[in-house]
Amino acid sequence: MSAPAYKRILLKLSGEALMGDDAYGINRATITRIVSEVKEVVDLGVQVAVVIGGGNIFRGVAPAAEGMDRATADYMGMLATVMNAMALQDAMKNIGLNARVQSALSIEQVAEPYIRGKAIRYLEEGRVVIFGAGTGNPFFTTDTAAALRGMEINAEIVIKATKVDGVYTDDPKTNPEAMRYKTISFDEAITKNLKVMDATALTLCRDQKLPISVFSIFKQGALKKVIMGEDEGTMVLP
Ligand SMILES: Nc1ncnc2c1ncn2[C@@H]1O[C@H](COP(=O)(O)OP(=O)(O)O)[C@@H](O)[C@H]1O
Ligand SMILES: O=c1ccn([C@@H]2O[C@H](COP(=O)(O)OP(=O)(O)O)[C@@H](O)[C@H]2O)c(=O)[nH]1
Repeated sequence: MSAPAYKRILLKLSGEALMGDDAYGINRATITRIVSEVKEVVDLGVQVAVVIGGGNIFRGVAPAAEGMDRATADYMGMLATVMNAMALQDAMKNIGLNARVQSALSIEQVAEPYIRGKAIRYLEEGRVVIFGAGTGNPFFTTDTAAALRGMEINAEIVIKATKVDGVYTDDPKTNPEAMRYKTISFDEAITKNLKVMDATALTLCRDQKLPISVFSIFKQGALKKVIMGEDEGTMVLP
């Protein structure tokens, strides 16, 4: 059997991916399936750190957030990611995966603070580390948090699990003619404003030469294929 292409990865899970077919919140069957796919790659010996989004919960409160001060809304969004991180940790525990949550905002009764050295140690011990609260700063996204934490923990790749199966020439949700790239350079993704990841995240990864893989969370077995270096989704490369 061939070996995984990566030893350490940073997996960005979209909050909305946890909704399944629900309107918002966390869908039990969906989260269980996602963690079992993560377990498959952990069982291959891959060290996995996760940055989780918050769109599934924040969308539910979005009407209330309308007209709100942006920074306040962003802090609420970050707290939503902490809830997802806890749900993810719990779901991992249920299938025998040992996971730790670290939060970029201090809420020590709930989660330990982000400490880089400790996160790396956990990874070396074979535990999954889930980073909650994004970067801890308003006006950023969890995609940027994924790029940042990916660099900090020396991940070999940032893998974005999202609602579409790669980077397209245009938004495939609105343009049925859009074509998927197998690979694309950072410069092209940034200048063409392809949206699948925000420009701050793309620029950070470009400058540190940290590749990004974009694949669909809805496609069973896709994560493992990416890990095995097989052709799946889109690779964004320097
Ligand atoms: N060029 C493109 N290629 C792929 N997806 C795109 C593109 N432009 C816009 N999108 C949209 O970007 C979405 C993924 O980005 P985002 O909303 O940041 O996801 P996430 O919640 O997973 O972080 C997709 O659902 C897709 O509809
Ligand atoms: O470093 C960060 C990360 C996230 N957020 C807030 O948290 C929300 C949830 O994150 P995101 O939208 O990236 O989640 P996803 O789309 O992946 O579910 C964002 O909309 C922001 O309001 C933030 O302010 N700073």
